[in-house]
Amino acid sequence: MGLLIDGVWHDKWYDTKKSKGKFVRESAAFRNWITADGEPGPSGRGGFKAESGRYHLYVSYACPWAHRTLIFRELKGLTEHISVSVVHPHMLSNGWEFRTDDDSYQDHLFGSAFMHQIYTRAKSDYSGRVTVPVLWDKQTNTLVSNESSEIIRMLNSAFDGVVAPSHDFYPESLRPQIDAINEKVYANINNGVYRCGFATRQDAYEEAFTDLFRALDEVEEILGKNRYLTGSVLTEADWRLFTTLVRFDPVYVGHFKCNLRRIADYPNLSNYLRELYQFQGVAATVFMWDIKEHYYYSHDTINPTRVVPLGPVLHYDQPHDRDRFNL
Ligand SMILES: N[C@@H](CCC(=O)N[C@@H](CS)C(=O)NCC(=O)O)C(=O)O
Repeated sequence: MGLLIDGVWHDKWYDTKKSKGKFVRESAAFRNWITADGEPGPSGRGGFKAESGRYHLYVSYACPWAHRTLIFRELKGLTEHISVSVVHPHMLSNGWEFRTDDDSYQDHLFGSAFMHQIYTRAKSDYSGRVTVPVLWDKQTNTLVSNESSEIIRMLNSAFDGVVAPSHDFYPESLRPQIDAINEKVYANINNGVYRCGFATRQDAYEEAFTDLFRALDEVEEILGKNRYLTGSVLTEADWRLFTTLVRFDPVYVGHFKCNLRRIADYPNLSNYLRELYQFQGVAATVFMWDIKEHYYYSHDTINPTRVVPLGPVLHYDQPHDRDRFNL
């Protein structure tokens, strides 16, 4: 674990001293947008037109933020149009790395050893964390975006002229509701589990823990009334929640001390999780070995022995009851 300072790698864990033991996530630095015509998007510069074969995603199968982008690539029919490289789940002193001796974890574009080399390739004096996902432009050889919430918006609509337009996960009419629930879910659940796990003081952990379970209780209630977070239509808000839920019982309960309840203990959340897991194409984006191996092996301030637990048994492919909303 570390970061780049003026283009040079430094092996350093998160500094929580200045924030009183609280984990504060850094904002992503590369914020350009792929658009249908190459005009600039809501931030950054233009020149990134949606084209088949032009873009590449760097992901970790372990990472919930990267997982969002893999789900959108799959659901929007973009697997033939956007290529992917996957980093190895062990994120150690060099940060995310590739394995030249293992076909599954190669940098297919440059054969790099480390993910930080992709960042310095785009900006030789880059300072900041080296995170996944990364959306790379093979034509201009640069990093388009390293912000998953924006990458999924691009994948949702920018390629409608490249592939046949399909289900819109960010429909105009639901945007206010989607934005509102995203904000809550991000702060208290998606990032909330990290705020629990990376807290270095009891009070910081307890605050994050309280926020997390309050938000999960709220979502449980919503899902008792609606099939999906914003009503009867499946949206990006659901996929953003899904990638945290699928990691919750196998990792966050134990490793991040999010142990008031498991998702399996919530009737609505657990059935909803199963429905999303069983959605066409989604189970194939869930790599449980990478997920468990990454967290338990990489965070040596939390689990210095690197022993990875064998359980729990998961029931994501069991029948769910969510069709009750359509009867
Ligand atoms: N805002 C980013 C966050 C991505 C992120 O933090 N990814 C984690 C992996 S789950 C990472 O690469 N962490 C490495 C680090 O912080 O050094 C996004 O949503 O795309």
